[in-house]
Amino acid sequence: MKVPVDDYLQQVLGECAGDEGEVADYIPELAAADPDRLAVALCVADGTVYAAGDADVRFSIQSISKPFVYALALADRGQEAVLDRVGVEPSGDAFNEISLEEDTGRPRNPMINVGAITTHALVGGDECSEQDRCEQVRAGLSAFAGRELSVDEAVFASEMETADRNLALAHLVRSHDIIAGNAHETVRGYVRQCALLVDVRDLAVMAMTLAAAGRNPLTGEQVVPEAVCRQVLSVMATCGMYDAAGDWLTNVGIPAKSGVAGGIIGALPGQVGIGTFSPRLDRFGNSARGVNVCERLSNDMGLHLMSAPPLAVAAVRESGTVEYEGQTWLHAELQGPIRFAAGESVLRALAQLEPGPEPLALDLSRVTSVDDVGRRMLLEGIRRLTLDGHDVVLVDPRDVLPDPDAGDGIRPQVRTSSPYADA
Ligand SMILES: NC(=O)CC[C@H](N)C(=O)O
Repeated sequence: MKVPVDDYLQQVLGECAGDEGEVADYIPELAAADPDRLAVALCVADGTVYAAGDADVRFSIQSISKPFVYALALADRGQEAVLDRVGVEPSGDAFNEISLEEDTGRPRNPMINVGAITTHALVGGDECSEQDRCEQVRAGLSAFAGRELSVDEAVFASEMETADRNLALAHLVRSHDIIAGNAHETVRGYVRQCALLVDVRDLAVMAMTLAAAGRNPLTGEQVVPEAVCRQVLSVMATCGMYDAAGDWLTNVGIPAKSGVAGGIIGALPGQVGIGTFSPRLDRFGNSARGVNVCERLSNDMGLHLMSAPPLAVAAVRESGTVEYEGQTWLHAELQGPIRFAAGESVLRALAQLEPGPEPLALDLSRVTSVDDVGRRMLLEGIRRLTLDGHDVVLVDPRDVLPDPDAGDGIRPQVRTSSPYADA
């Protein structure tokens, strides 16, 4: 059997092939792009990539570099130091607006040019040379893509010829002491960052790396820490599509970023990375057909971030008493992933058990994962049951609750199979 995803993507492209929008022309080299190019790629958690259309065509990453460079700056400097220089509020302005906070002169967010020029300058520290910083940015974005990226020198040179507005923005943030280095060098570095060449497969892998808490699904490399990805995805969700961010979040519901060469990425946490390419832009500067493709994918595949996942009502599969080896056992058999909601229903079920001398088997054989909160809740339940007089036996064949130290010197006995399984 052939996996039907490629055919599906081909069909989506066929149905989204309108001709609305205009190719960006303020960078002369971009005006020469073939307006009819159209491509899409998806990357899933194990690194499998599906693609359709002009998937081999490379184009400059442009503003899609912004979330990744923001991630590098956060990883380098820490959240607080970066927040001191760049805010996280949607600006409601165009991408090249002078959107600075009135009192501090801080750019409103890292997804508009003035904020992105600032985050570029934060990579590698204040003393870093222009070349070193550019190389760190190139290498960092390559780690996200799982492939060595290179600069399109023609696009770089072309944009430098018309970079007056970005130069003005850099001088402005420098006048507020937000960036320390030379404004021209900083803009050159930022424009080089925007001229890195990618295709839709690269974009899908880069997006999936953000969606997978910073681990590149192709190379296995932890590119940035998990907390950095949460910050970056949050800012993409609120500011990634510029002035169309509200429309985008309600219609598509996936953290995203667009670029003027026609690329878009979408990163749905834990599920999928999307890359699209079509050079004609809508009035907000987002790829017109790219937006349509993403809307289709989100609707067809139920990818909207705000669609509620199934409720975790059945975390306790079974609970009650069982006779074994001449004695009565209490048992509770849990299932699925244990996060806050599942943990709460488990604690409520355990609270129904009568205090008493019967041993209690807490069976985690069917539990698929336990996050930090789930772990704290289970251990607190074990502590309270023990203080109530129960002898708790943890059945944990796959070690989903390693080192079960419940505090107060309480440690349940752990077994790798159910004590009453053959009862
Ligand atoms: N929206 C964009 O992609 C803008 C990036 C472009 N390099 C600029 O600074 O103008």
